[in-house]
Amino acid sequence: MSADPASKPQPRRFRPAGPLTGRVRVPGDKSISHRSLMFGALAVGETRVTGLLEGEDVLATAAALRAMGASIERRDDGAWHINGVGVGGLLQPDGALAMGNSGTSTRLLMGLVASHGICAVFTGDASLSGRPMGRVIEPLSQMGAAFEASPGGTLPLMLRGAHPAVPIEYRLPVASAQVKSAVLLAGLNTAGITGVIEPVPTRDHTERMLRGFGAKLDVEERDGAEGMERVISIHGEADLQPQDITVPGDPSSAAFFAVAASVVPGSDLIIENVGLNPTRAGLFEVLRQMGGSVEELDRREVGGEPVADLRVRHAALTGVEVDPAIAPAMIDEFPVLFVAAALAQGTTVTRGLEELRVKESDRLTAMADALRLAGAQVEERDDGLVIEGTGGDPLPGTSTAAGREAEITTHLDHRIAMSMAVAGLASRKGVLVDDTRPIATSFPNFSDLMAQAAGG
Ligand SMILES: O=C(O)C1=C[C@@H](OP(=O)(O)O)[C@@H](O)[C@H](O)C1
Ligand SMILES: C=C(OP(=O)(O)O)C(=O)O
Repeated sequence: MSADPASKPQPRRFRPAGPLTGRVRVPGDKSISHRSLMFGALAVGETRVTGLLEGEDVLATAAALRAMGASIERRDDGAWHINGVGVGGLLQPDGALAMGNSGTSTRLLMGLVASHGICAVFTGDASLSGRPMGRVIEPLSQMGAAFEASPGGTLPLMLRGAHPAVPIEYRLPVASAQVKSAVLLAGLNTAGITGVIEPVPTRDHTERMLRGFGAKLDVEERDGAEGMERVISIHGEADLQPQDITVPGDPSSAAFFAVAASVVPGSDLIIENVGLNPTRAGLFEVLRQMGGSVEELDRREVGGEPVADLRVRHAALTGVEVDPAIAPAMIDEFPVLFVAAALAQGTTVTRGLEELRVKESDRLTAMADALRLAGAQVEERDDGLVIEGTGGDPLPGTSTAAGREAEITTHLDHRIAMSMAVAGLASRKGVLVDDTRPIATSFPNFSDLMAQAAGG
């Protein structure tokens, strides 16, 4: 969280609530917002973005791009205007680039800097400074960039970009859209063709949007050792054309409302304008497999992405075995899925989720601890959680032990805070969360919207 480190933690008790009803509109997609600013900053001319997520992570991206020469301003009507420097035109920043809590800002911007002849220092908060950057240092070094990182390949680090950089073909060792994007973005300013082989599909916003900005990008699907793999090739020294972008609502933010409406009896909620790119929509699919009532209304296209309004009604959920193949399409939604599982009938088993251990927190341990504190039955395994649900009864909630109320530790992780807020709505005594400040990284108006939907 990039909020003033001197500010105090803001604990909050999330209390049991009445049904969620009416309509809510969640803020813009975080992944698309970061990319809108970055690609706008590399286009020559003015890009206009409406619906940009104004969360701390995206604002960290904006500040870094300004420090490297782009002009980025928000007008009174809420639209963002970006005047780019052109591919190859990023300037040497004067000071360190402060990335706050944001893995996406850090890894994608490292990709951009890697093929420019400039040097940048990246810093982050305590959470981000513990996250692995070796996964981008490795391919970007192959392209010629030089690094001085903290031991273990973490922030703070210094990156000296290479110009000219060397095109590579890189097979992703982890299913990560951030690593894929870092290499493709470095490829933008590299003569020749830079390729990424993706054995498991991950979110494809970089590919869709780079094409939209006029880059030449090819995607080939072929049989690979682990099944169908994708080879994504970017033709370097691209010219990007400025665009008008409308950012759809973030499915990762909608997920909290979809689970809340599913588990709070009597709920019937419409969540408007939700992005449903198939590489992102896994949670809604799993909720349906559990017996959830998630209906798509008015399916349409916004900014080149499929979008619909979701009508979510309370339903009796049943535990499921979640297919690990769907994990990349709901990677940020597992914390809140675990809450749904804790309230379902029977057992939910999740596997193949090692990546959750290197997010803003170790989300397997953080959620196992948090849900147990709220009274759920959870077994933590190396690669997932096994959760025995209550069968629809509310969770007990956090309680006073030995004169002191147990509180959930969020570990500077917005998704832990919001997931346990949802658990609080479906609990008997409420759930006390130690710090709600991290929520501002991705969903600044979360609490207000939740209060609105739950009738105050
Ligand atoms: O590319 C992106 O915008 C993101 C990719 C995912 O990270 P990984 O690539 O590390 O899986 C996701 O968890 C993150 O919230 C956003
Ligand atoms: C993992 C996340 O973001 P990032 O990697 O950008 O910090 C997230 O938003 O859940």
